[in-house]
Amino acid sequence: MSETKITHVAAGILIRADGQFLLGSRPAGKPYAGWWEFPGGKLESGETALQALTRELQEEMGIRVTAAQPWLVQTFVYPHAHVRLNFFKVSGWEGELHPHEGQQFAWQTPGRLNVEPVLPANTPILRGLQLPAVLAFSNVAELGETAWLATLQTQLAQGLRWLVLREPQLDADSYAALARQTLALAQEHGCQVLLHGQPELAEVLGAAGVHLPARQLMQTTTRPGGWCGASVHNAAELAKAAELGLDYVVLGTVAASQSHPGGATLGWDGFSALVGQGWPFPVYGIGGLSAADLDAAQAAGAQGVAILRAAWR
Ligand SMILES: Nc1nc2c([nH]c(=O)n2[C@H]2C[C@H](O)[C@@H](COP(=O)(O)OP(=O)(O)OP(=O)(O)O)O2)c(=O)[nH]1
Ligand SMILES: [Mg+2]
Repeated sequence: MSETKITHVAAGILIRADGQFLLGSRPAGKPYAGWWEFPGGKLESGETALQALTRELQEEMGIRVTAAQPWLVQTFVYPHAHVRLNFFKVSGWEGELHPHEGQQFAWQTPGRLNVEPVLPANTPILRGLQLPAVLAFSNVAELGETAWLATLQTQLAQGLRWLVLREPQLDADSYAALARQTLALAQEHGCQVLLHGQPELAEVLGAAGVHLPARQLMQTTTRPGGWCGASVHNAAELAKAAELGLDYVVLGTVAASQSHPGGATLGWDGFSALVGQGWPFPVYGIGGLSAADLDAAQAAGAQGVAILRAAWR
């Protein structure tokens, strides 16, 4: 069999200060005409993805990109091409948007699109856009249930919208009881709760989804329904998460933490090298981190930070 030719593409997710992002409709005469996409196009020979992005956005919509961060990388097999898509978050540009190719533009709210259909390769990208910069993990083990539930209420009132309920020290019954209580509080605030490693319980209780520990990830053959993320430590586990089509991963340990003192750490350099391989889901740093590490995390290519102890102070 001949080697498949891969078409490299760069696409830009323009994000406004209010959190809305831009979709454009594909012009007539192209494959998937009329479908919605992120503005962009194919790399020309010798171009980097960022150079192609800058050129395409100038050509297609007349803007000058001033700030763009590489984000997700998705590969997809269409009947017309086998594509590798480099998605950038574009946070700065100059000039008004002009539809130079007769396309339409539509500003969209993550999770609440009002245009369709979107190119099929973009499904994980649209899911990734809904995820927060800071992902909180519960810490009942240390705080005790009463104190943790009280802190949870405060955090919910202050805007906590995503939570992983990870309490491996609890037996199955105690965990299920805690999950019920947590969900009752969280649902009042529209907070998505991911249960730890129990897809059936998540479904029964109506949780948003599940977070898989690395060992369970490696044994999973079918992606659980709803939101699904995992803990990973290396390239093999990242690849497995990609193969299953997960929504996010937490990668660590970045720095020594109280729960894993003296253990092996990746540091931001090791973290950055793994993230830089390009994944179709956001990657959070975990291990000894707090919200104060957000800038360092994002500079290393992370979506943000997963925090345990520091989430409940
Ligand atoms: N621009 C863009 N292309 C995407 C996205 N998602 C996705 O699967 N693709 C696919 C569709 C196409 O097969 C390929 C991009 O090719 P294109 O036709 O837009 O390329 P181009 O702008 O350079 O156009 P042309 O010069 O070939 O006419 O990537 C997306 O969000 N944005
Ligand atoms: Mg294009």
